[in-house]
Amino acid sequence: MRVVIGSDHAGFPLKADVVEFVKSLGHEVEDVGSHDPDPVDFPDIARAVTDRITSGKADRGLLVCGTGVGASIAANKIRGIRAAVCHDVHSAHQSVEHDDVNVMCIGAQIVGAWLAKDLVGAYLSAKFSTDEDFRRRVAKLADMDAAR
Ligand SMILES: O=C(CO)[C@H](O)[C@H](O)[C@H](O)COP(=O)(O)O
Repeated sequence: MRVVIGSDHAGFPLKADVVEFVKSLGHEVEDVGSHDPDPVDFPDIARAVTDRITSGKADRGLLVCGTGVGASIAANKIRGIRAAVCHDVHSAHQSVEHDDVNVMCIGAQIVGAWLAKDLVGAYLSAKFSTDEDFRRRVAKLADMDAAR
């Protein structure tokens, strides 16, 4: 899978662990920054990550900010993006299985590296269910997305 990863300054230290972990799982990784600890606005990084997905250059995205909240708000402004903050393993896989989430956001001020790896592993190994209920609900999300 092609995975695009970005962080702001608050997520920068944790991003390094996430990038290495995703590579160790055998995925292709694109790190769109931040590449140093200087302050950067999370909407700019969210846009860089979501651009790769909406243009078809990446399959899934990961965003790391302080809480994951700002990054998820920003990512969800982009048509075609279904972003969620996931700080528990159940949400990390069910968000994909039921909701076809394509950008998972985590907060470096909330979770440590070990839990982050569990979350990322669960997210990347999950697949969108073929169950018609979940497909119908996500199609309704797409309708809402198209209508805005
Ligand atoms: O968590 C965040 C947004 O939801 C950001 O990563 C920042 O941590 C937060 O906005 C605080 O900003 P600061 O410039 O790091 O004080």
